Amino acid sequence: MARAIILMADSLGIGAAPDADKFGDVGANTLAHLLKAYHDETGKALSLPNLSKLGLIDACEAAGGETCLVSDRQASQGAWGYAKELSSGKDTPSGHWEMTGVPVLFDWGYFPKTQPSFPQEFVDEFIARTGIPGILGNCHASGTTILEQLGEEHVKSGKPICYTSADSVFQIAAHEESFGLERLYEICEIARELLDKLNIGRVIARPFLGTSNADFARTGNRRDYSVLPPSPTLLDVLSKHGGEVISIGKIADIYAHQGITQKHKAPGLMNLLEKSSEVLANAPDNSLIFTNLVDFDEKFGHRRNPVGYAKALKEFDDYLPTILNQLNADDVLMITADHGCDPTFPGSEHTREYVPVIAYQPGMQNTPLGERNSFADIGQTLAQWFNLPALEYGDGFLNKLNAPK
Ligand SMILES: O=P(O)(O)O[C@H]1O[C@H](CO)[C@@H](O)[C@H]1O
Ligand SMILES: [Mn+2]
Ligand SMILES: [Mn+2]
Repeated sequence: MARAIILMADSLGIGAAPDADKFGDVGANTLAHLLKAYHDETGKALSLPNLSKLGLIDACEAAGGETCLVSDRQASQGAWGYAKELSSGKDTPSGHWEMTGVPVLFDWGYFPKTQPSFPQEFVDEFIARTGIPGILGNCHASGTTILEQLGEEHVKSGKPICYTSADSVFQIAAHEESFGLERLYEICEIARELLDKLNIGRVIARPFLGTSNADFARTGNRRDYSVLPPSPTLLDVLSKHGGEVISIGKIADIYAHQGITQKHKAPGLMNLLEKSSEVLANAPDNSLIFTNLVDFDEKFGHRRNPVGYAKALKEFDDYLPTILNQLNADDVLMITADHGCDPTFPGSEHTREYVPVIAYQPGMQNTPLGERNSFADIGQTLAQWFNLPALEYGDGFLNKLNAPK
């Protein structure tokens, strides 16, 4: 009865990667720094008994070389290590695709940090194809700050707010009611078509609600339009061999809906965890349940809110026993991340970091996995777990686990 569940903690990096200098990210450490910030602000260490039991804190200290300020720390009983990234970028699709065996070795297209950021030819074509009266923004920005600056003008003018970041993204913010949610999705699809030739990884719909610059807030109706992964991922291989690949949260969007057999969405961290548990209770043999926990990144990492991040991590820790108690002898739980987003670092972008590689089976002993050369080691291990043909990338560590019967 081989099943696997990946809880993908979006942005939970555990120390600057060896190539962090190329990204201006030397010194970043999402987990260690949010723990320190929480300790500084509250005067006490964050209690993480379950994540420490799985080896997360040992992995962070080994990868980042910084002491983690946690309380109720338990001795590790899981397989734990830390992986660096082969992919050229530190974005969400690169991290996810790599952990399923497909590193992104080519360079994405990026928009320059100038204003305007977007090529005029593209803007003209976008306006002509969509019939919108123009665009606002046309710059690098934080998605919440730009709503405070341009939200009212958007509602008055009907011009969507278009912005980007250090990632290969074209984001469109528009008011769900005055502009219309479906209309926003339609113009995103047109942008997606036009931006293929510029090699842009994702177009993202960023709908929001509210009445003034003071209270505009993004809704849960975000939608990502990704290009296709460049070659088949673990998800494609498993589903082709008759397995179930169950997406929870934005996983399906990140993989451009390729190789997915079931999709579930749920708003917010707790709902995503509860949905994962509900799905795990009923998942058949040969199922991969793959959950993206986006709040860590979107609500706290990019927003540079380390204390909020710490509290969310505590909620995750508190919920973990529910999932651990559901695991059968031939189930494996993996916990990892797709990049860092150190909430104490300058700016609001991702940070190039090691990610945790945690694998846990009931009754396991402490099993150090050391430094891994690619996130793809996760995908390769799962290919072994499900008895699939080997993936092109990744060094599997099934020999450190009890293979399913
Ligand atoms: O500031 P917001 O809109 O959250 O943008 C963030 O979200 C994008 C996609 O994850 C990233 O590229 C980052 O810039
Ligand atoms: Mn991410
Ligand atoms: Mn992000």
